Amino acid sequence: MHSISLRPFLTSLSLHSQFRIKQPAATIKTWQNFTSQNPRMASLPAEGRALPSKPPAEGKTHGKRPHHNNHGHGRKPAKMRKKEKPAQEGSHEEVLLADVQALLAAQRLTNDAVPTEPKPLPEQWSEIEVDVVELSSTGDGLAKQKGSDHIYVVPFTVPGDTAKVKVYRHLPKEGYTVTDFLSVIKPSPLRDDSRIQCQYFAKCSGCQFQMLDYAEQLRHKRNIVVKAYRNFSQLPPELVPDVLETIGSPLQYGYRTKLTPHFDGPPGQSRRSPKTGFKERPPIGFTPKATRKVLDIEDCPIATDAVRKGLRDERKRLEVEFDKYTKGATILLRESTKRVPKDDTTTQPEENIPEEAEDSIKVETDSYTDYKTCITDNNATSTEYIDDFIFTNPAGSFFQNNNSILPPFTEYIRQHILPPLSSSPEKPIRTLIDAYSGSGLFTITQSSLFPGGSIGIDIAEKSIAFARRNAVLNGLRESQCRFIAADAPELFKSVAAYDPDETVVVLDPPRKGCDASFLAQLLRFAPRRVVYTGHVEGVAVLNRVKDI
Ligand SMILES: C[S@@+](CC[C@H](N)C(=O)[O-])C[C@H]1O[C@@H](n2cnc3c(N)ncnc32)[C@H](O)[C@@H]1O
Repeated sequence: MHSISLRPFLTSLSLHSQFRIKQPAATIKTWQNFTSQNPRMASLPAEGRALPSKPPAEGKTHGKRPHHNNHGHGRKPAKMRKKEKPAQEGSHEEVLLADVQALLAAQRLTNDAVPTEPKPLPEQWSEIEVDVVELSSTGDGLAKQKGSDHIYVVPFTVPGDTAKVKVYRHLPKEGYTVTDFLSVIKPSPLRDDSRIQCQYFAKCSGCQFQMLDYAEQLRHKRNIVVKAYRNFSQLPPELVPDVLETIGSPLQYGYRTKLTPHFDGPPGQSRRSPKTGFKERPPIGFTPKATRKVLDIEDCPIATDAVRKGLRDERKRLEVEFDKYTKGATILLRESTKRVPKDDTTTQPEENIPEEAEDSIKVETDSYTDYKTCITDNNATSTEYIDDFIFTNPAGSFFQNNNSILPPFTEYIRQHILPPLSSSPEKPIRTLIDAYSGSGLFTITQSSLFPGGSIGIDIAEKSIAFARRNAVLNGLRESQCRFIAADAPELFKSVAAYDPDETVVVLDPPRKGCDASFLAQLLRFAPRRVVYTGHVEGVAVLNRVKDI
């Protein structure tokens, strides 16, 4: 058995952990939860960045540029610009920088024989032509100008594209230049723009890969994980586990059960000026790539039909009610399902039709009818089904956004959460700890495998209240499934009686990952197995987490 350390790695999977494990991770499975779009979409509405169409007046600060939080903001006053900080651990910039550095290093190797004079860089705001050579893990194309090895970061492009771009900012220390995509001059063989189903593609910052074949998107996703190990794990290559093929989402469009479009406050309003209100409906949508001004979005084809209808309805409502608002707002659009079984013989079919039927999207199967509606109230309760499991949630709280992938995803975990029988002559695993459990997705869907019971912990009291309710709705007793509302490190007080050799820990932390105190205690507890799910993009099954 090997003893290896997994340094903070898999940045794109939010795996920020310092594990020392006796066996290498068995496998890493990646999931294409988000198809052609970027997970930052919609959930982080204010993540736009400012690129003024012409250079801004000196001293004016423009909004954020999401990909380069310290380097890439819109122009900042000279004083602020001097204080550029290094990319934060786990940040988008750190991932981009690792890819840029790897590409620069590969170029240096091939160019060693023919040293060339570095060419002066093009002026800011100038328009240039570049050839895209690689796709970064951030989804941006990495490109070069003919006759130069300098790297340009170009959104909405794929390897093989020749694109016209506008130079936005040089980052000489990092060795690359950030640009804005203007147009494709010569398309890559990988590109087929007839695949693009959204009229806002390459304007809205949500989706990145609609021009790519889905199989290619899945390969890219796998490569993100491969590179995450290479760039961040600090493992010797022989200890890097196999990264399996990515399992695709059953739906590539029409899958997203939650959107949060937003609108800005009335134009010209500042914090100190009197609240004036809107004179007409403001643009409602998402932040585009190239400016901070909200892009008015009429439709979003990656959302489910119910959510798309919700967007249309909310836009219509705001046509009339815009004057009720004096500042900007974020609108919640969350799908909810009312399921009516077809074999209910106790009532007449028409009695089973729910109130909301008229306003809902009806989905028929052999055994039930689902009536899907869109909730806009954060405090209302949404209902989702995963196979025959039912989950209720506060509509504004976290729940996985791609319902279509949850049946195969939870089934995959069921198939792999326990070690293969042949490899476990030791005690059987009996208990499950679901850290960061939310409303109980893993605690409940995996519960049948754990005769010693499952325990879920989450800091959000509301989610835990719903987790308890969900356990009951799914016919589970407290001895089978219990929940604690607390900070994750508190968990270890409640599981002192658990035998670590008989325990699996599922980790599904928020984007920033597990904190140091949690990880230290996890290492001390040393469960037999850990299943790490990072942003539902990857599942890592690790054996034998042990302290050093
Ligand atoms: C990515 S969600 C996963 C939820 C759940 N596993 C699911 O799939 O529905 C992360 C969860 O971590 C919770 N969380 C964030 N910080 C936490 C902390 N310090 N301790 C415990 N839970 C925390 C959030 O409330 C959220 O429910």
